[in-house]
Amino acid sequence: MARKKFSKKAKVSTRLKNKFSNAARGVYIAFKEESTLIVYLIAIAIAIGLGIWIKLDFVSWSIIILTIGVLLGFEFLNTSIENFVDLLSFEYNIKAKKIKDICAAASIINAILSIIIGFLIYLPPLIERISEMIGV
Ligand SMILES: Nc1ncnc2c1ncn2[C@@H]1O[C@H](COP(=O)(O)OP(=O)(O)OP(=O)(O)O)[C@@H](O)[C@H]1O
Repeated sequence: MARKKFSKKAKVSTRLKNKFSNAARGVYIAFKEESTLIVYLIAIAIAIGLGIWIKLDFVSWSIIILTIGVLLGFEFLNTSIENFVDLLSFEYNIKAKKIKDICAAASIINAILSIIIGFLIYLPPLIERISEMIGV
């Protein structure tokens, strides 16, 4: 019984390890294929640095982390859908065009909304911090 339990435990840990290694491979492929993700990564690094500098509060960090998650998650899904479409039809296909154009629209809307959230969260404390620095 104890042996069975141990092997079951081992299986769970192997499955978990596989899940992470599959996901890591997915991250690598997505970054290799989708140049937008590199731009997002740079923007995220700047946003985190700026957030630390202006000392964002707990709620603001939570919103920013959620926004980053949605932004990256969606871009990964978008890359995966594009690959799936290419798998189904690499030739010119009006349905493939529609699917990819809708994905592009969703991606742009997601990016624009993230920028708006960024402005709403960063602007007031940023103005305050700069005012403090220049003594206004
Ligand atoms: N098989 C296809 N048939 C018809 N139109 C296509 C097809 N594949 C792509 N397109 C058109 O070309 C556009 C760009 O396609 P592509 O696959 O380069 O998209 P993309 O990968 O979204 O670009 P990016 O890598 O910058 O995100 C699509 O939005 C679509 O309008």
